[in-house]
Amino acid sequence: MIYTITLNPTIDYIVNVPNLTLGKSHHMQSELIRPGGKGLLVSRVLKELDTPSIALGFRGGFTGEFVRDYLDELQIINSFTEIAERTRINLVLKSDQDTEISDYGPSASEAEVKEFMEQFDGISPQDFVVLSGSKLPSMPADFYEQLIRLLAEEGVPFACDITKEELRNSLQYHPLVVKPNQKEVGDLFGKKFETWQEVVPYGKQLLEAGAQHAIVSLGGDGALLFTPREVIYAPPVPGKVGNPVGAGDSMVAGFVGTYLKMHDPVEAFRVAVACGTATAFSSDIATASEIQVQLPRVVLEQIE
Ligand SMILES: Nc1ncnc2c1ncn2[C@@H]1O[C@H](COP(=O)(O)OP(=O)(O)OP(=O)(O)O)[C@@H](O)[C@H]1O
Ligand SMILES: O=P(O)(O)OC[C@@]1(O)O[C@H](CO)[C@@H](O)[C@@H]1O
Repeated sequence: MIYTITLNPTIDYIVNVPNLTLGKSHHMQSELIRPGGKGLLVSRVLKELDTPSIALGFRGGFTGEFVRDYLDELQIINSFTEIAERTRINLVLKSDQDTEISDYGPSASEAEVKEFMEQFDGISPQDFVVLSGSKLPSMPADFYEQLIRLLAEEGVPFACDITKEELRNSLQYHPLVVKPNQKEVGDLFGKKFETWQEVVPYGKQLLEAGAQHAIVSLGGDGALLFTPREVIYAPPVPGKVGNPVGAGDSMVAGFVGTYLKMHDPVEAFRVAVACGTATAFSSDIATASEIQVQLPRVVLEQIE
């Protein structure tokens, strides 16, 4: 079974406000209220790819109930550990430029974290774990590493979409794939990239440090895949952008879901790009039919 972990889920409140001007009153043109958090969005896209998963993490308060009810309605198996504090709400203001205002999220007590950890007692090498997004502010800096070490000791394969030191520390445990975006690779190596070409040597370093594969998503510039044999560039598929929040999570779902069936990183990347593109062009998370529309439009160029 694939488990997705969203330690710090959200309710994403995504509002469209044309010509937003700070200090003025506006009416919104449209809104989307949906559970978010990276792992949970991975589970949604896996479902569209006909791949079951179980969504885990922490949830609390009325917002946490909304997360559970929404996932139940989508028939995504979920077993979030209930906490006393309230699940966060993240605001995305879509206008000429998109603006995100993220909450740090709630704290979890030691007993709540223990209850969460107990869910991994029977985990086996036949399972797969996707770890994505921020941790709860109450958690120690090495929480992800502790979790990943536990998985590695049990021989459980995993993928992660985490950042900075957490990403760096995960690499020694050989994740199947890591998926930073261009800025996150820059943050990791203390660089500011002007062009995607400058990212290539640093993508390779993710493999040298232990990752089996790396995808670097480049937003409107496309995506890069690094395997032990090749570097592949997927130029952006042309189209009208709707709501790109979750496009990166869609890539993770596309890669993991396909790789676990076909064991072919290039085909998995093709599906990953189709999923990311379909979500970027959609108003919410891509549906199966939206992904199918994008699949034949994906172009892959081997650059090394
Ligand atoms: N404007 C766009 N045009 C075409 N494709 C896009 C666009 N934006 C995103 N994509 C596709 O989606 C993929 C993932 O996007 P992006 O790099 O923005 O992910 P991200 O930063 O991880 O986003 P998030 O954290 O919201 O999931 C890109 O690699 C690309 O394939
Ligand atoms: O604060 P984190 O956990 O890093 O990211 C949270 C978040 O931005 O990620 C998703 C998009 O990838 C959204 O649903 C959610 O608001």
